[in-house]
Amino acid sequence: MIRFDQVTKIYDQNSRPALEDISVEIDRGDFAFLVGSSGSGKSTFIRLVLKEDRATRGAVYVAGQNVANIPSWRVPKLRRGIGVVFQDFRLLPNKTVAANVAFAMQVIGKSRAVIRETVPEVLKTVGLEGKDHRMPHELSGGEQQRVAIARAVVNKPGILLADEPTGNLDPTTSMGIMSVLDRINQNGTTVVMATHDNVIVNEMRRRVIELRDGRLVRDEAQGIYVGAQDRKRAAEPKQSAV
Ligand SMILES: Nc1ncnc2c1ncn2[C@@H]1O[C@H](COP(=O)(O)OP(=O)(O)OP(=O)(O)O)[C@@H](O)[C@H]1O
Repeated sequence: MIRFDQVTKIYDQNSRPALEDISVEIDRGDFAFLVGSSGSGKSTFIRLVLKEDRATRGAVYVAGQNVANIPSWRVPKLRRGIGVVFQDFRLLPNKTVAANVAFAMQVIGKSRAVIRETVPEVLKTVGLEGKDHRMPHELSGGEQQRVAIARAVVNKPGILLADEPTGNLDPTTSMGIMSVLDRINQNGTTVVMATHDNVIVNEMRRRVIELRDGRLVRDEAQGIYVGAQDRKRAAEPKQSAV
């Protein structure tokens, strides 16, 4: 679904690459965490998937297509297949919950009948049943993030990218958001979530892709563990399943 083939991204020739020689493959239906400290390259990874930036070397494939070969007039179509959620929600403050979600359908020309039918369904999926007519400022942070998720998935994208979606939320509210993302993933959407939050990562037990200074240092799916403790773990013989 998403494939990075030896991807390097250099913004500035005088600093280290934001991403360096990253090869990673995230299959359809996967749920993967993208972790790493500030500046490790997580947002750059997300921007390359969305073709908001271009790789300096290597290739990024989304749904089998090398994004470098997608002409600019077709980029909106690429992005329509990818829902995005951010730490700061980014809701339209003067529109109701339902109107925020409906707006994402209106801009791609969905009919009023389809919108009227779909919006309540997706609000139910994210646990906001009955809150259709609230304004964003009348909602808690967790509820606002649920609206943002509803808006990101209402057009049924194959991929959901979440960049620190729980960064502004307390631990309990964050776990609520994680169960929403989990449900969306169970429905077949590939989810990639960038996060600093180790508690969530440990709790969810999903694939972890870790970047450090732009390099891939951990990906269980590829058996990559770089770092003193992890090197030891990788070297241990695997127990055979009996
Ligand atoms: N537009 C840009 N121009 C120049 N350098 C950039 C640009 N965007 C990011 N960088 C640099 O690339 C590196 C990776 O940044 P990136 O934003 O991808 O990290 P991140 O892991 O998402 O960090 P955070 O968790 O703080 O959001 C950093 O050194 C950053 O300063």
